[in-house]
Amino acid sequence: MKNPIIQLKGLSKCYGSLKAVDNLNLEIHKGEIFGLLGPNGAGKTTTILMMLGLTEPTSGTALVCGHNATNNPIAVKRKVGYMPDSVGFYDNMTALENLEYIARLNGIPENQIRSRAIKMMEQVGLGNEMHKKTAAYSRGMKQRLGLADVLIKEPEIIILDEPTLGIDPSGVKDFLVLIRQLSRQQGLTVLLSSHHLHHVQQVCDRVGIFVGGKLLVEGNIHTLSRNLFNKEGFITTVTFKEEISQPWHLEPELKQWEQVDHIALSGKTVEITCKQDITPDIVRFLVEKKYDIMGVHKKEYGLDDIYEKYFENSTTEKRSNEKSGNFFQRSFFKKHKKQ
Ligand SMILES: Nc1ncnc2c1ncn2[C@@H]1O[C@H](COP(=O)(O)OP(=O)(O)OP(=O)(O)O)[C@@H](O)[C@H]1O
Repeated sequence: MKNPIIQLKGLSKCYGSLKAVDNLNLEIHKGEIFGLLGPNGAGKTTTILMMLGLTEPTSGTALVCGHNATNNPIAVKRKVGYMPDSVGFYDNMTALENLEYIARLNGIPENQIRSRAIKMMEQVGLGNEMHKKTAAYSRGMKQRLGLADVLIKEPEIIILDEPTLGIDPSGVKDFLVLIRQLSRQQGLTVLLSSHHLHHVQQVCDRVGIFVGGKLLVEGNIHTLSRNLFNKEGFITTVTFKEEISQPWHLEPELKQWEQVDHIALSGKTVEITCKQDITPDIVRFLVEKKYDIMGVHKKEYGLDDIYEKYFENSTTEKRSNEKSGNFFQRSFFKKHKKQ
């Protein structure tokens, strides 16, 4: 088993009587893209700050690249790049000049600064825009430049806080592809904190869901969904060309199948809930019975469903602010709509 590049052991942080982070145990391996998820106040930022050695844990340890972040924050800082949700630049300087300035602050030798900065600008897709003043940069371009700022010191880990906030959909897609490329090509470990579940789902190998300072669950989306929704069964929906007349004469026969739990009819569609995924058997059966099939859909559970499921049992207060307003409005709306 490989050694984890980040190892959090019994990590807790209290502010007075508030447990912002509560006995967190987590291991992240080299080259992984890990998503930190959770509502406002769940403890994500506090965890990140402890990993960076910027705030001291009340108890427990954060080992990052083999260094104790509390005792040796400087060593950690050399290996970890942190991109906050909003990155500031000197507007009157070009993007390249801004990056060279950051390179200098990071102690990169003077004779390497220019070549490294240019290489980095090309890597983040700003090769043709590097001589533009950052005042003329869009939000998406600024995020890319922020990434270049973080990468210029050649870190082993990058931590990105809400990296896709305020970028348009095509910009988000390009940015996430870039993150994935960097991680896969260079073995870069990425920790990404976000409220945008679809973005996280697109790019992360594993996610951790935080609520009220506790890590409720961690794993890859496929495993989480299988563990959570196994008992709900596998749902196959078939749409026919013609409306099904009720009672449906095939229903008694299908109900005899050992794997079939439930059948629901509506207009031209039939929804069959099974213990296992037997979609091919269902389709074969219906074709043999001379039904014209227009569509077959197998229900897949995504991160939205997983997240919402955890919230069903959570007493965490749902607050809405500018940063996560969209997510909570969506989550809250969906839940109330169901009732
Ligand atoms: N310096 C501080 N003093 C007192 N309480 C704090 C301090 N920093 C954070 N907290 C509290 O600790 C809890 C966790 O906050 P934290 O910022 O880690 O959450 P978060 O998950 O990052 O939230 P967000 O998504 O809004 O960034 C919150 O209740 C917050 O109010």
